[in-house]
Amino acid sequence: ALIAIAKAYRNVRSKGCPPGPKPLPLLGCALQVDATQPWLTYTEWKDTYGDIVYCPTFGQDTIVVNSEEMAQDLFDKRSSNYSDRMDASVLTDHYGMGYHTAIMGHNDEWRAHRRVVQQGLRREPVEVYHPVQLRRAHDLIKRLRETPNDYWDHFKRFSGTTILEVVYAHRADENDEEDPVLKQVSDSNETAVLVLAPGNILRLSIFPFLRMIPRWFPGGELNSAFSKRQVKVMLDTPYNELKGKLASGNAGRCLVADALERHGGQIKNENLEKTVRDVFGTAYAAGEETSASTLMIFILAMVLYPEVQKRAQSEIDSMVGIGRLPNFDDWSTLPYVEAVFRETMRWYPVVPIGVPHAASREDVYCGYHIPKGAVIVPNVWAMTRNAEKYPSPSEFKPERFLDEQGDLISDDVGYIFGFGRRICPGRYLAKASVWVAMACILAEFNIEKAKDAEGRPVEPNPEWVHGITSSPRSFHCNIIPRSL
Ligand code: HEM
Repeated sequence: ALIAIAKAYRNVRSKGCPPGPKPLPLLGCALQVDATQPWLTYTEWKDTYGDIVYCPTFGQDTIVVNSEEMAQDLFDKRSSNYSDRMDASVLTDHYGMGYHTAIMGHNDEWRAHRRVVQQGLRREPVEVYHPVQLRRAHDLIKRLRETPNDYWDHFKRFSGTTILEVVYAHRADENDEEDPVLKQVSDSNETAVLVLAPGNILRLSIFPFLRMIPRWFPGGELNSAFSKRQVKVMLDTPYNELKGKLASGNAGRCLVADALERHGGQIKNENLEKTVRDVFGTAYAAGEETSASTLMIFILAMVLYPEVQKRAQSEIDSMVGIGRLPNFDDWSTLPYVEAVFRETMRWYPVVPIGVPHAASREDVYCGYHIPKGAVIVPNVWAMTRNAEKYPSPSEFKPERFLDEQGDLISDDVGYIFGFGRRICPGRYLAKASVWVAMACILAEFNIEKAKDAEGRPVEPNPEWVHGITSSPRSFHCNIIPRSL
């Protein structure tokens, strides 16, 4: 408690830091921030304090960056100082989260992770898996035809089965509803997603008793013993299955097998297995919900902007033709569909405050003091709301990504995948999965407002879930085959 008080007073007195709201002792600015959607408060602060805002929280120096240029200055140009993460020892020590690349500090273990994950997920090698992504997209279309109202489950299955096959060569049976590996990994990942929600590191560090609340008791969802068991299941189940297949010589091509072979001579054996297992466990955790959430945003946009949907469908009809679904060879011939994809990522970024970085050393930026250990939050939401770059930013307008000739402009909204050395290594895989799913859905279905008993259209009225990702989980809409 004394350390926390001392830290809190130090924050109050912090001199030379960027402007920001007046912090209270101990709490800092915690009470002034929207607890579930902090990006909204941070974006409001932009008008009062500017693009860089100092807002210590529970004794943790915190700096919010509201502009893309400043984020690039810090995370890209000064990456040697701004690639660290905040201390997450409460998660690594008690929740079994030590495996997770995204919460590791800027240290040798993280470097080994990046080396392994980046080589497998670079733009070109990842194209080998396009056929898997296409097959999974066809399975998604089949499921949407059968039970269109279960679209969230289908999107999660699409992204989960794609990652399991690309990473572990686990081919979930298209006809098996309850693929046991998929089920175990996906259920376990739900716990990880919950524990990693923004604010939990600080919450659990300040109130350690939260991790001891039994699962059956209200508030027990952060129980650490349960989480540890779930993490182990998530990491071991697909990995051990693949090892068995490798031993018997009947594993297909996948990222884990490639990595074990490629790095066999470079990383000491005892470390190699752990690194590969952990890195690709992170890939599932980081990729499943983010990709599925992006598809939810896409569906919501199509319900609300039918004219956009029509234009995208007529581009597909004229370039791909009727009678077959789009594939990756069509990508470059469908600029409007690509613009819809970029606008989906911009309109509601699924990770609205990215994953905060931390400063390894103190620094001076734009004349402001940046304390050592400060958490730097890239407020991606504010970047997508930049009205100079994106006029009428809350409207869904794919045209903003096209020039007068109808060609794509250079802005591909890359910042939604983060910055600098920490940029999302799964972005090429994620983009291809989401694009092919979107293009196939547009080719196959009309997405419309639901109708009430009298046939009048019903507003979608989405219910948003804000955790590690932010997306609408249920809303009224009809997904109807175009051929009907
Ligand atoms: C639409 C889908 C996705 C979005 C929006 C997304 C976004 C992000 C963001 C914002 C970060 C933090 C970057 C930073 O710290 O600056 C991140 C990190 C990461 N992502 Fe993704 N991601 C997606 C899909 C994926 C997929 C499919 C994979 C793997 C197959 C993946 C693997 C990772 C990993 C391993 C990290 C940690 C990087 C590090 O800390 O060094 N992501 N992602």
